[in-house]
Amino acid sequence: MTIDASAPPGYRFRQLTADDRRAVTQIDSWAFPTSVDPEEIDRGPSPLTWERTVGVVPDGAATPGSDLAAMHASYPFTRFPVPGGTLPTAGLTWVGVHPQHRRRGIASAMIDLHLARCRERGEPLSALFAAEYPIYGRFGYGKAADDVRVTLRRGARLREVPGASAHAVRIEHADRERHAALVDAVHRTAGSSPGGLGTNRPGWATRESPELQAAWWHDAPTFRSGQESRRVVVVERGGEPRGYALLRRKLDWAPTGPEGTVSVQEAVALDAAAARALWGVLVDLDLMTETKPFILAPDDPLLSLLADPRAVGQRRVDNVWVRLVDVPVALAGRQYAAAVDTTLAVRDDRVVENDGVWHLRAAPFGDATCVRSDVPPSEADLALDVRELGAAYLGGTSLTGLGAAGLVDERTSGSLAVAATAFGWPVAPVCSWVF
Ligand SMILES: CC(=O)SCCNC(=O)CCNC(=O)[C@H](O)C(C)(C)COP(=O)(O)OP(=O)(O)OC[C@H]1O[C@@H](n2cnc3c(N)ncnc32)[C@H](O)[C@@H]1OP(=O)(O)O
Repeated sequence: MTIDASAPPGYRFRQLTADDRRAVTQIDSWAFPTSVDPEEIDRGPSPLTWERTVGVVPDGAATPGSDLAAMHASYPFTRFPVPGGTLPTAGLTWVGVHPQHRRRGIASAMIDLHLARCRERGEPLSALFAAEYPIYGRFGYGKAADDVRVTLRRGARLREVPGASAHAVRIEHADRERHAALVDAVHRTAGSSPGGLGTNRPGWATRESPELQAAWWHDAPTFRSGQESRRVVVVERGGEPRGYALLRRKLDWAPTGPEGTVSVQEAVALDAAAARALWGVLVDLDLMTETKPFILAPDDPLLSLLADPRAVGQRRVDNVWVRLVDVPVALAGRQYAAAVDTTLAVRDDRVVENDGVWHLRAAPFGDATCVRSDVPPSEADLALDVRELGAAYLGGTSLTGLGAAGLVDERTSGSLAVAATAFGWPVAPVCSWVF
């Protein structure tokens, strides 16, 4: 893989390897302050895929690599779920610049290198979780999904679902050898056919690489913030796992009695009865007063099963962001929820190959094609920035909503409503874990 993008004056890029682990921990804790001892961090597995990890070194650094000014990396998602399919996607991550070197264009140069490498590797998409909301729009990433955060009181009432009580429940220490295959299988099935619908959930990335797997199951006491070690709840029917939750409890004592919190890292169920069985356990653990799921899809069954959804204080938070790195491959690589035959004038000032007019044609839930069009940009049906295309790409952000905000320009009357319907998707996009 080449590094031909240029770093800002006074800096150069450096491909990092496993030997740079210490320098990576140091620059990462400059960017993301932590009280955890670097040696403790380095004792655990790194989630990084080293050939996708690049440092920035100041000119004149004593030992190249030991004195990083910045770094970034990406996770390999070979099967990132997009509406009706999967595409190779680079999960941009660990973007960090030392505070002394910030606002000199280092992050911008790193993103340009990242996008160039995505194209070299044939990855038409990049996705990320944004540390701060305002950072990534300028680089062509659009907020493509939301998730919902709630706090459930002990005993929160849930509607009944036939068959829920037929599940057996196991509550155990979470253990990679014992539970990884089960967790991965249920997670994958839930993403490819949520609720048995047969229509996939866009954005539902799996922890594909061995490095991500190792890091996911690492459970060192230093990282627990006073909580217990990780536990798993498995609900089974007929001896088959139908759902799981990974969680930690923390018990505090108030003068009035116990005040425990259940932090649910990930809860996944394959159908409504399994979801009801799982959440029934999670909201009724002894000595616990509240249960906090981490990430819920906006259409997670829990939100419909709650007798009083208002009582759980719902908050919507940005989830996955998406950047189209190769517009025609990305647009032809997903399905559409309605027939569409339209021209899109796309503006992209970072990846010039994307800039121009594209002719998109698709049958409902079928094949799509996207080719460059001779139509001048001023005569395309719709005009938008690549950032807005990224926002709409997974089907979770309405093109009409973006149009109402003046971010999509409808030049052929009626074309926006048709495109917005086609770009939508029956299942809300979400990623169940932060990468
Ligand atoms: C996918 C992920 O990894 S998310 C993690 C992102 N990392 C962090 O939040 C860690 C702490 N922050 C940092 O390390 C750095 O401040 C970074 C990476 C956010 C930015 O790095 P820099 O090298 O300072 O960015 P750079 O100089 O290229 O700035 C480019 C532009 O983005 C803007 N920008 C940079 N950071 C921010 C921010 N946090 N909020 C708003 N605007 C920002 C700059 O003002 C600049 O704008 P301009 O072009 O109009 O002048």
